[in-house]
Amino acid sequence: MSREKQSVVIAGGGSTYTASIVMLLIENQDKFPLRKLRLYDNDAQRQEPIGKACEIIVKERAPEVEFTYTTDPEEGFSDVDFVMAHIRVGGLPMREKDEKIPLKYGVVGQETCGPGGIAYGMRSIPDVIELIDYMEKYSPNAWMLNYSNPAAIVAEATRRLKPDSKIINICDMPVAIKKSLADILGLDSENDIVDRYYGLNHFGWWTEMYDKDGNDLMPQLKEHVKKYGYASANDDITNPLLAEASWNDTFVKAKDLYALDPDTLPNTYLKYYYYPDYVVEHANPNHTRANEVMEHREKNVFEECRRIVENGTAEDTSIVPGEHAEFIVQLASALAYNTNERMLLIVKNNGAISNLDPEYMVEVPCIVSKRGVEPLAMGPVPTFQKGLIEQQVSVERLVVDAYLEKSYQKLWQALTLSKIVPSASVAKELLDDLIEANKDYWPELS
Ligand SMILES: NC(=O)c1ccc[n+]([C@@H]2O[C@H](COP(=O)([O-])OP(=O)(O)OC[C@H]3O[C@@H](n4cnc5c(N)ncnc54)[C@H](O)[C@@H]3O)[C@@H](O)[C@H]2O)c1
Ligand SMILES: O=P(O)(O)OC[C@H]1O[C@H](O[C@H]2[C@H](O)[C@@H](O)[C@@H](O)O[C@@H]2CO)[C@H](O)[C@@H](O)[C@@H]1O
Ligand SMILES: [Mn+2]
Repeated sequence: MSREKQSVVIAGGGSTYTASIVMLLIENQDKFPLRKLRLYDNDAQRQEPIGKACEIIVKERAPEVEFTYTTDPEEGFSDVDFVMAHIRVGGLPMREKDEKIPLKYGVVGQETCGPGGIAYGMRSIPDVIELIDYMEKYSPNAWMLNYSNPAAIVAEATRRLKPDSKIINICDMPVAIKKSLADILGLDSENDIVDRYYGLNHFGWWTEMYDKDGNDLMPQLKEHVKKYGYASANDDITNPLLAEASWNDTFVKAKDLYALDPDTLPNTYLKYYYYPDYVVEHANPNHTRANEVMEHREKNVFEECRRIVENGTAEDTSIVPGEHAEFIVQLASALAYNTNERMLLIVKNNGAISNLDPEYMVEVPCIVSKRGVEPLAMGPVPTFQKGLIEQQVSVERLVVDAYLEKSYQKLWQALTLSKIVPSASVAKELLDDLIEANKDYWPELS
């Protein structure tokens, strides 16, 4: 069956993830054929090396695809079927501040959790809304698939500000965890695991995992996770993410998350909420994850793109697509070609978790077709998870309130309510520091 060709724009063209998504798109021309592929960024200098390298990749491997890169919204967003968005407002230097400011107060400093995530959310909201405005102006029938973090806060903001927009907010953490679990079980792919999962973004739990024949995988997985977390039992690391010490630690730490509730398997991000003391003790306040990313992923990607441009060929490139790229392209395929695939997505609850407010933005398995996404019923969550979710979702909603009302009070409440901030007084000191650090990005609060 021949598949209709698609036109895609990657917004945040200068992202460290762009080249791997382009590589995957190009390698999948039989499954997801393209007529046009564009990169869009609001920073020409940042985007240029990635744009030039991708131009070579496309020319060598799929010359029939029309490729361009631009900073002009009209050029970027016209005649588009899919917007794949992954912007980072303020870049990695602002991520560094999100991580280091809380650590000054002995509080977890993290990209999407706690005060760092709140600060990042306040920066991301207007720019993601701007991308939706461009999409709706120039390609009103397009879908936006959004990775831009913090996805939970962005999802709550888009629900409120753009309730009718065709945006789906997504996260690759569950896929990365399932990839490890598939390795552990000896399965070919994370797609061989069918799961039941509930929660918020970076804040959820699996209740069931079974294989395509309906066999229960949980007993074997629980035995493994109890001892090794989500890491491999031996040094035979197949998941490239685990070659990084900080990610390997996070995957091993999953065993302590599991210990707290052996009825479920946890999202790795719960470590920041269950064990904030451990996280702070093991953090270096002068060298955080943002520094590691700048020293490794960012440096490597930009060096490789410059090398491709200098050599004029990508024949021997080290750029490879991973599960991050696979997940977003799988979602686009399901929407374009009506595959009715089951995927974990961030959606309006609408009864999927029966004892939570229908308006909450939750992360649950959904069926994806050309009609959009339909969340599956996960039933009620137990008291432990319900208490945690109600607290965390209230933080996310207060951040959006604070953004919309330009309210100092609401943001102070959000920080105070965050499980990893010890008191209202620490929350206030943190808020005043974060306001100063974000003065070029946040609305003025009063
Ligand atoms: N949801 C997920 O699970 C998931 C997974 C991985 C990465 N991410 C997110 O993807 C994003 C990219 O991460 P990265 O490390 O590659 O960041 P990066 O800083 O390398 O790239 C982000 C790009 O966005 C551009 N940008 C910023 N504001 C923009 C705007 N308003 N319009 C257009 N472009 C804009 C920047 O110029 C930059 O080129 C981040 O938000 C990150 O948190 C999410
Ligand atoms: O610290 P970073 O920038 O390496 O990671 C932060 C992101 O972590 C998760 O994404 C992982 C993903 O799970 C994995 O598959 C692979 O693609 O690496 C990513 C990180 O590099 C998380 O889901 C994202 O929301 C974070 O931004
Ligand atoms: Mn994520």
